[in-house]
Amino acid sequence: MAKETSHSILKVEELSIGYKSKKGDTLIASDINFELQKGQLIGLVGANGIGKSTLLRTLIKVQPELSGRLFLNQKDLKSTSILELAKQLSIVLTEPLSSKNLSVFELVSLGRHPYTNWIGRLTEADSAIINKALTLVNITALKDKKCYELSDGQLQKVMIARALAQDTDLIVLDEPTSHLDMYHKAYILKLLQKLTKETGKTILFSSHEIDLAIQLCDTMIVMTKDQVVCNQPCQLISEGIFNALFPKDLIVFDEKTGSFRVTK
Ligand SMILES: Nc1ncnc2c1ncn2[C@@H]1O[C@H](COP(=O)(O)OP(=O)(O)OP(=O)(O)O)[C@@H](O)[C@H]1O
Repeated sequence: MAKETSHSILKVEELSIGYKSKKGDTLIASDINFELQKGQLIGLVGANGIGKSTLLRTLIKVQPELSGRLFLNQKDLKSTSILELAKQLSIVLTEPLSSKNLSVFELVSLGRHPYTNWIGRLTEADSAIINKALTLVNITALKDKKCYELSDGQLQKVMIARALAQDTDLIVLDEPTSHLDMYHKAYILKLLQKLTKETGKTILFSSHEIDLAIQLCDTMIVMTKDQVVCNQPCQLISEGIFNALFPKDLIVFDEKTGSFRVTK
């Protein structure tokens, strides 16, 4: 009999996110339920301070949930060890890079860390995976450059290549388009879309580029002050979800063009 396969990579049930302190819990968002499918590009959007980074940090087990359940590849995240997690999930955060002295190849090779021995010796197979990651992101020509010699756009591609070298089913990026110009914002998100198609990996990213995310994502998670909704962009538009993102005194969402415009 054929083995049953699931297309779910990350499942979130009745999740509440926030911060615990001695004075009590600070709730940021609750009643969060969604299931992300393999091979998809998923954009997480919402206003400043709504809780996107808090949600991402909870999903990647950097901060504990207040309540609820999280499943990565059908396994409860609570019982997934750090090493197991590193083989299933890679992360690209916005913090400035502390190791800019490394060459591009060396930085991308850090992605192999969960698989190498304790001195980090690369096998031929590791090197092949690193070179493939460089090719997929189109930065092979940069491989011997030092990271401090790179522009923000180039550095972002290097960080994406490092995540690809980690060879995980799920890649999570927190605001991969911040600091980039309009062209490079579109370039990076289009690159992420291409990578989902070419590698079958699932890529979840947070962004303020809502218009671009609507055009490029298979699925979007939208955080408003009342709810967290997950659906295809066209469904979210027809449900009027984007209208609830911001106060209407300055910008409104135009359903026909699928983008925001400034009110006259
Ligand atoms: N360590 C912390 N302790 C308590 N509250 C925090 C902590 N970090 C963030 N917050 C609060 O959590 C809320 C959500 O912040 P978060 O950074 O997740 O939002 P965001 O949607 O990612 O914002 P932005 O788009 O501006 O980056 C904010 O009100 C913030 O002040």
